[in-house]
Amino acid sequence: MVHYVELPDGRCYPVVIDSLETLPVWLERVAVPRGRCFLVTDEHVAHLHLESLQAILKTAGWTPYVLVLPPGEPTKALPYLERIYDEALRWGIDRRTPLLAFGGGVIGDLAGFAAATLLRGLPLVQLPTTLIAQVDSAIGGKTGINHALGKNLIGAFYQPALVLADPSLLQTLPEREWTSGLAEVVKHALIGDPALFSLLEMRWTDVLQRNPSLLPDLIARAVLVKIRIVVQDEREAGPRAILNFGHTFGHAIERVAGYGHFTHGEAVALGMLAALWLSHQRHPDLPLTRIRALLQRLPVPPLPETLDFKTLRQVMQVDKKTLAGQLRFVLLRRLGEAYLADDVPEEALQAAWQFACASRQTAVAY
Ligand SMILES: O=C(O)C(=O)C[C@@H](O)[C@H](O)[C@H](O)COP(=O)(O)O
Repeated sequence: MVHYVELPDGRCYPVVIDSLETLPVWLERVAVPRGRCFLVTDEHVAHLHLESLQAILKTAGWTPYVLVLPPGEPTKALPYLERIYDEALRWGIDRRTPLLAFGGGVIGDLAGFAAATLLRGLPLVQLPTTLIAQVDSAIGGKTGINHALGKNLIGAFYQPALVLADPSLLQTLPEREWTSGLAEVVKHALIGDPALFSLLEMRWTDVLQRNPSLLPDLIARAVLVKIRIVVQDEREAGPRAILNFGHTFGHAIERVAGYGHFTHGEAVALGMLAALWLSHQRHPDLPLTRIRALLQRLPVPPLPETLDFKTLRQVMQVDKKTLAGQLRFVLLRRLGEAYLADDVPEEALQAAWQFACASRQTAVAY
């Protein structure tokens, strides 16, 4: 299965949902000249899948240089970016050497930023290995690293030449990484695809069990929502920000709970509950009970005591979407349609948070 990201200025690249075996063919199709390639991955992915990827590349006549970095969010930082620069330059890359990012969101964002800046731009190939990366972070060109003051504060918009997502790689994902990715799939359904929402409702057990016959379609539907939004607004001047549904609370929850307590998707799942309540205040026809029921099926660990509304509210103020001190929220008008709102009343925020907390307390383990 393949979908294309077609940007208004004519740039275009494929998002392929297929086996890694097809990589050499796709590299040829996107006109990346065969020869040497620089491959960045992390220890977890290397342990599970590096041998097979190297065999695929070598059999097809490629010479990969492999850099294996530690797994986890702390790797998305300046010292590891420097490490990529050092090894790539010492090895002798040139402007045609493709950089292959083989991993989840951390590797994709970090290696993507390295590709954007090394020699002012190398061909970037995203080979996402987590659900969150396959449906979201590998597509659309957001690359970057974290700063002590916040996540993704240093980066660039840099589109890949190719995204190849192999659904079979998802079978080895740890459980929490899987459900974290599912939160972004639910997000894409809510902001852009009511049919995907119904599919999730009907086949939730299969979804949780990663039924291999369901995965390509699930990924493809979520990918299409992402592509539709990115092509309208590559650099997030406006509508692209709806991909941040659930993130105004979500980013703050991640930070206040302490990075690592919740996965990104778990924090976004909580944030979506709060955003759902705010949306329902304005649009009473929104099927609140139905949406809440699906969000409650996403497993989220118990909320820590430190996660009080006052602290959360302070941290929300430094959200990247805040303009002139005014918080911005993504709200749902109806199932499958979202918009940006700058005028959410202050009093509503605490009630929204209480709704999210109460919804978690009454959530039944699925
Ligand atoms: O691609 C986008 O645009 C997104 O906002 C996708 C988000 O789901 C994702 O969490 C993204 O990493 C957020 O990045 P940010 O730098 O805008 O916080």
